[in-house]
Amino acid sequence: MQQSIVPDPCTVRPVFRTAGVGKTYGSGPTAVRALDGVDLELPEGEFVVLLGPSGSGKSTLLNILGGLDRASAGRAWFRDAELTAMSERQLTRYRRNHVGFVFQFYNLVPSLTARENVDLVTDVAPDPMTAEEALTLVGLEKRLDHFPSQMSGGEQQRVAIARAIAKRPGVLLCDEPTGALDSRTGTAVLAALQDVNARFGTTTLVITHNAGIRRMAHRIVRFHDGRVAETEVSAERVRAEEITW
Ligand SMILES: Nc1ncnc2c1ncn2[C@@H]1O[C@H](COP(=O)(O)OP(=O)(O)OP(=O)(O)O)[C@@H](O)[C@H]1O
Repeated sequence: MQQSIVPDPCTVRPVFRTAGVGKTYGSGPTAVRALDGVDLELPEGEFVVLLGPSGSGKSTLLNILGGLDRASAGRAWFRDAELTAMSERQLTRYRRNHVGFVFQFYNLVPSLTARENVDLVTDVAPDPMTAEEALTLVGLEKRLDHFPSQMSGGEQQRVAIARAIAKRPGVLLCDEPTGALDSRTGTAVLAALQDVNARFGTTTLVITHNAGIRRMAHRIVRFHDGRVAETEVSAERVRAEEITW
């Protein structure tokens, strides 16, 4: 068991806060209400796992918090900045300076090496790590000049994590990061995420259908029908290596 290092939530300012966030796609009889009044407060530095049935709104909320999509109702903040009041230009700057994204499919450029894939992002960031540093953090220091096709799925996902953390984001938003991986390669990916969270205090949100991953979390947020059905704060966490699926 890993001792929980999460500070008292009462004394830590939230990194994300939402008040009555709603999202409706489309209009009229075909409208889909993806989120319906989400109130949430997530303290800085936590590893948060978002669980819930398919279609319950997890990705929609993650995309709103990451500035990729806009709420249709309610308000959302990143630290003291109101995301729901930002212009497109401000949202772009917010994403570029503060948010690292990791998706199920790694979205690497096949014709670029691991190092070059990471450099794509660091070129536009204000205070980036070097690609070597970021790739070393995820255990890929021997793979700097390999192309995606020369790496396993888990290694490619770790390149994607290196790319996401190289700009030293305040938050890391991960949508099904192990969704395409088997247990062994998925574990290395989870270990990399856990390590970054512990080492840099990067608030990390992970959407998953693997309920076992909740054992790594400081906080578990369960969605149901576009709402937060339950939030649970975990007293004890396990290391990624102890999780199998
Ligand atoms: N661009 C879109 N246009 C129309 N409906 C959408 C769009 N994106 C999401 N939805 C709908 O919004 C609802 C919530 O979707 P969302 O992807 O947030 O759920 P989820 O909990 O992440 O699901 P999953 O676990 O399957 O990824 C679903 O009914 C989905 O079909």
